[in-house]
Amino acid sequence: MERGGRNVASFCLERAEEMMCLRLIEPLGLVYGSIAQKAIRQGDALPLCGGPVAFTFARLIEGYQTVGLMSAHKVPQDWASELKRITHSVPAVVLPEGPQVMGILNITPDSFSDGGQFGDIDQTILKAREMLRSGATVLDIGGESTRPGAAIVTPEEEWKRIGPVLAALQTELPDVAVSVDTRKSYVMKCALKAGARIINDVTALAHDEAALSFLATQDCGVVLMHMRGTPQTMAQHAVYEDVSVDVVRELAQRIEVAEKGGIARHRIMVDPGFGFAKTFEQNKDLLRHILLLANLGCRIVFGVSRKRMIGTLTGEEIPHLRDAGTQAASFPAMALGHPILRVHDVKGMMQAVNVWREIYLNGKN
Ligand SMILES: Nc1nc2c(c(=O)[nH]1)N=C(COP(=O)(O)OP(=O)(O)O)CN2
Ligand SMILES: Nc1ccc(C(=O)O)cc1
Repeated sequence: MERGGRNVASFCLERAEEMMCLRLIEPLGLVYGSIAQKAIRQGDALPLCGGPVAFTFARLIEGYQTVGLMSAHKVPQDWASELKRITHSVPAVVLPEGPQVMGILNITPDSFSDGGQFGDIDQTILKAREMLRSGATVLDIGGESTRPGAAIVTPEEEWKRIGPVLAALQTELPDVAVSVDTRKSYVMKCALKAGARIINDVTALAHDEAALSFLATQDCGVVLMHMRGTPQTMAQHAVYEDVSVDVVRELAQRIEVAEKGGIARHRIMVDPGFGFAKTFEQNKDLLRHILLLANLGCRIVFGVSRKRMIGTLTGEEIPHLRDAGTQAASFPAMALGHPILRVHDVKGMMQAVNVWREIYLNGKN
């Protein structure tokens, strides 16, 4: 009953615990650029998600308890597998490496910030061109608002909104990577057939049971976003023991379901789902501990653009005037290796990314 010197039962328990992320490491004390390289060489820092940023401190979490706070190089040997998860690089999934900006194109009458543009394909293509010119490397097209309390849209209606835009994009901008924001297998099928490369599901494939088996037969990227309940009911599910720990563990469960269902890990990206089944305080808490997501070993999609939390943080009532707040709130995610920043204002976010990159990564000392 021994396996690698260990009892099979204890091996299975460890494996189950590992998959459920019962033990987590929060990387702290970040260092950047050439200092990060030197600190790693000296053994004083470890690469975060394969680098280029490194961390010098670590908080060890078991269950909900902090069981250690120490220098990164002092993390005990029996935490080696958790340490490996946060230091290894993550699969790029379809897109270029490094921080990428994903432009939001909502083809809906009722999206909270950019709704009301559906029907005007020329306008949408102009907007897409502008986003690409500004530096977006992927566009996320949505045909159903998932804001709290949004109206439900049938799959056919949703595809009627998205289809013509996707077709026009394929004709006019054939090289652009397109992601389709949908939780419905019918729309996923139509979208992949029409050339989409990524499916972005805000329910992490929990809404439509045909979605997982269908995506298992494809080779597109898949974004698993965290939420609870539905856009109509999510507010009542915003109860957590520790929101960032719970979000990481619930995403770990969705990754496991996806992998068991046949979607290889190298196709999966994850997203903590800001504003979905989270209160203002929980959104802030999640942002403060965003680096915990490194425990999932997947590329992160990060979406705070113009959301209510930015409105509450800044006192700005009007969503399209929340871009500066959006950029500031996106900074903590930049260290996560190759984050994908999902935003309405691509130009502004690209400026923020370029400033961050130049200050933190390209310095000589
Ligand atoms: N992966 C991911 N997908 C999302 C996310 C998000 O944070 N991450 N936020 C959304 C809400 O923003 P949007 O501007 O699309 O608003 P709407 O739901 O009103 O259309 C919709 N889709
Ligand atoms: N779909 C969503 C749209 C907006 C928000 C938010 O503003 O928090 C959350 C979800």
